[in-house]
Amino acid sequence: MSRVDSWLVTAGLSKYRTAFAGMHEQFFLELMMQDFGKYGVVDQGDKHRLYKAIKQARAVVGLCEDAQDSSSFSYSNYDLQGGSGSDLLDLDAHDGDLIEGPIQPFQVSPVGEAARAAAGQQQGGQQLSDSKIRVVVRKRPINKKEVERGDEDVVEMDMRNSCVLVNETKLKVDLTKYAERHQFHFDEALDEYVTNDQVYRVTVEPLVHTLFHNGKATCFAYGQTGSGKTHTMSPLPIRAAADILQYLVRPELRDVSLFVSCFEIYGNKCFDLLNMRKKLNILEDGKKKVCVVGLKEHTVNDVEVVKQLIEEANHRRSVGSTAANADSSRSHSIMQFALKRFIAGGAHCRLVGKLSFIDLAGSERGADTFDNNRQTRLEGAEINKSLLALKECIRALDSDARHVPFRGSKLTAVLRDSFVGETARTVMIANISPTATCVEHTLNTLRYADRVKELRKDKAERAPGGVTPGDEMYHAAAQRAAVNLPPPNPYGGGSSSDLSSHDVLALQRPPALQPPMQQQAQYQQFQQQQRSAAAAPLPPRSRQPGMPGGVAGGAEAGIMHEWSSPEELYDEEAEEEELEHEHGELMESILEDEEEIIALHRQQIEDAMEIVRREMAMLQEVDQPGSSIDQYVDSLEAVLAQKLDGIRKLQGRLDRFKNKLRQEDLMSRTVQKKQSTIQRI
Ligand SMILES: Nc1ncnc2c1ncn2[C@@H]1O[C@H](COP(=O)(O)OP(=O)(O)OP(=O)(O)O)[C@@H](O)[C@H]1O
Repeated sequence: MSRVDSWLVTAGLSKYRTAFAGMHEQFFLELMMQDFGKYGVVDQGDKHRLYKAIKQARAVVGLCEDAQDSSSFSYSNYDLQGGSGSDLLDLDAHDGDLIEGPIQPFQVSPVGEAARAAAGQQQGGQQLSDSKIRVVVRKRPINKKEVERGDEDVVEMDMRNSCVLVNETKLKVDLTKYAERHQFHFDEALDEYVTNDQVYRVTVEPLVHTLFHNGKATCFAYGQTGSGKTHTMSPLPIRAAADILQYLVRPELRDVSLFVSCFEIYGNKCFDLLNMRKKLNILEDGKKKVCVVGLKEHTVNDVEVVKQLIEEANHRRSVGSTAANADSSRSHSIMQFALKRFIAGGAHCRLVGKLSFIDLAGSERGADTFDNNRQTRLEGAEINKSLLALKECIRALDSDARHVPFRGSKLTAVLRDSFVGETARTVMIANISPTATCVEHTLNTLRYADRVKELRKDKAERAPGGVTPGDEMYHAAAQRAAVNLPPPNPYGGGSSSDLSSHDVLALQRPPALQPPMQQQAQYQQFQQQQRSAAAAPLPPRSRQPGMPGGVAGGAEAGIMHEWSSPEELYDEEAEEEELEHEHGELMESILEDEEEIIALHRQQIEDAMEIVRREMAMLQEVDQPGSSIDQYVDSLEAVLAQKLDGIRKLQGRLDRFKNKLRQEDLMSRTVQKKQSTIQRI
């Protein structure tokens, strides 16, 4: 007797054995409710029995999609959601540690240790860090195309001191060039010669252990498009799966299995990358927990399977991008490993640990909020929102904050349980490109990473402004004090600025300026730098000295003209800033309205279906001999009123939404115009 046969018999469905004869087990397990009719299962009771049989069989063979009791799962739920109505992220059900020993803490710079050893320096021993987050920067090698077009490598990685140095070329006010050197410190600075294997060892390897301690671990890659996020992220799950599967051969873990799922967040929509890009719903359950509903999980016993799943997910991501006329860098891809323990004799399983790998959208995409295309603007706003929310959630995690702002975006909402609890751990890999052309984005990535780890700096080491000696922000604060510049913009959440000693020199010797003008120019430059820092992860607009069209971009850019009427520029900039702020708020409300309007429309359709059912019943009733025509008229009137009310409500909502879209269009064109005016001055 085949397994399919035995499942049918156990479910009391023997009469269908002939219909399912010869069916492959996997095929049987993937049958959907709508397929049942094809095999002659039309009776409601039999359908229900078959559904439960499949559900239980899936749990037994390891395709279990949830930790809930399948018998309590309602039929209508299944129909509506087209699959499992599972709450994937069930860490409430704690199970106790799966393996002995404490959670392995992050090691402090093992690569740095190796580099120090290679250089013959004294090693400090493997110190252990109790931090919940770790920030690693990886530089990709310069490529042939970049070399051919004469682009320079401007990034130095000092692995021994976990330090990144960026040499930015700038123009002084007298148009001579100077190099501004930015310095950042992280947990790990990996140069272009570091292999993917080494990356694994300093990032994900310590997280694997966490998984067996009811842990929730997250590794994400942040950086501009083409900086190496996918190159870095793709091999990590394969290595992690190999390590996890090695643990799982232990006899005490024989009832634990590894499940893999992968989905993409594109705009505010979610797609299953391992199930034909099926659209997924993100819903809150009764416990206010956010769930990705219908996500398909794959059981994994072999590393080769993980490789195939990664290929499949990458393929689906690119296919989806083409269809949407965009590219992969506009979406976040999330691969999740869930460790589940089977209980009740294998009938159900419970989530005990989770590891998420996140390949984020290109960080520069968040700056598309003034693109010519509205869809691009909305996507840009969503990306920007999610990157900001992610940074805040990680900061909250490391400061053990009571409030984690995970509701800030779809991305953080679905990762909620990765940001709370004692066993949550996060590794951020900041990917950077080496070239001079990319320096602006590189600095933005490093500043974002710097903010993520900012809270972890030893408080004793902090300067009064909250910065650490030796870091770029510290120098900036010191220099700000030296030139008596205004305090940092509180909107930026920190004292970040990147005035360097070179800036100070330039600011102290403005050739053609009188003292009041000088101050004005300093303030403008400061303001501009503050704005770009505050807007991180947005890259600053291309109005920096030395950039094409920049305010100090050369004689053609009219540097003297601009500085000869600073008040005018001042007003223009203040007005533009105000408009940008308003535009940001409007975008936010459009994104919220979009979701509301779609939900309202959905509700409207459900109501309409209910009304149609009532109307059919009314017609049946009125066709009966002796029916009351008065009652029919009253009911019809009530139904029509309800229909009209629903339509009016939806129409009103739609009109308000359309108004906002028009307003946004206008505003974005005004900002674009203002930006180009300021650039021309
Ligand atoms: N460390 C590295 N060593 C060698 N090649 C690399 C490295 N990092 C990236 N590359 C190469 O650089 C190119 C861009 O990398 P990748 O596609 O990973 O960028 P990305 O940040 O994921 O871009 P996107 O956001 O557009 O998806 C690829 O051809 C990749 O193979």
